[in-house]
Amino acid sequence: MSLSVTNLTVNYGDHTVLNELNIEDLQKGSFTALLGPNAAGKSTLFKSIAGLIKTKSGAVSLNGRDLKKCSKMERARDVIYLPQALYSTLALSVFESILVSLKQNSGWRVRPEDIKKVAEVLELLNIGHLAAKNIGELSGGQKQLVALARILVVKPKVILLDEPTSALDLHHQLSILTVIKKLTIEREFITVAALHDVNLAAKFCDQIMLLDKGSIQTQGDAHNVLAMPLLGKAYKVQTSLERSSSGQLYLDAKLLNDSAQAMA
Ligand SMILES: Nc1ncnc2c1ncn2[C@@H]1O[C@H](COP(=O)(O)OP(=O)(O)OP(=O)(O)O)[C@@H](O)[C@H]1O
Repeated sequence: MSLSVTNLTVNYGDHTVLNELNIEDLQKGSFTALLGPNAAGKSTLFKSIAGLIKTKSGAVSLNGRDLKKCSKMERARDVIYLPQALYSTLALSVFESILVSLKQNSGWRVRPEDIKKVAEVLELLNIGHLAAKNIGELSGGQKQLVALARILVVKPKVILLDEPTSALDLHHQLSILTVIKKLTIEREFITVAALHDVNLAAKFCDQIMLLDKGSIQTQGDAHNVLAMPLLGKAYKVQTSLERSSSGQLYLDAKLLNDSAQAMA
């Protein structure tokens, strides 16, 4: 199974955000980081792949099949997008919220195996103690874990994670990315995560894609992409790549000048 994107163009009014963008085959069991500066279009790309916004032209294909030809329900089941803004379904408990996610595309009759699946995912993410809490009572990081549980419980083919660690402390960033990587391999997901932490991307992802100026500027293994001058160019910083004594890649960055730069 593989996911590819061909000549994708997306506009908001007369603002072209993605312009003839291409992604080479992402294979099942692979974990890819999507890097790119603020407002580069990472969320727009995810929403386009998930079929949540209108695209001007181009195709998103899963196993060579254009996803436009799938039913809405089939696409929603196979391609799951975890948005950056965390939802808060105030009236539901964590357990109920995960159960609703499991059942929403497969009929509403709750069977004993459904309860077991919810319990398994709670355990997997170490959030069993939150099961009876209302979503509205959770911290930002806890909500992020529950949002992830809602995805993992349905076992999709493609998982698109929009900054999945943005609300998490260091321990949870590492543990969640470890779980995502492990499940990606075991369940043969095609996983793509937009990450702002370049070093986390290098540590966990099989490959990195850099989105800038409306298209994927480069796609390849972490070492090759992080070593490219165009990474620093995209972020308007000066970079230097190092390797720690344990073999881990580490990208150091500093501003081109000493003054802080406003967001373009
Ligand atoms: N619904 C919308 N209507 C109009 N413009 C939009 C809309 N959504 C996004 N944009 C614009 O499209 C561009 C890309 O936004 P997008 O959210 O995809 O970027 P991003 O790379 O995910 O950003 P960030 O890293 O800051 O989250 C931005 O200039 C943004 O203002």
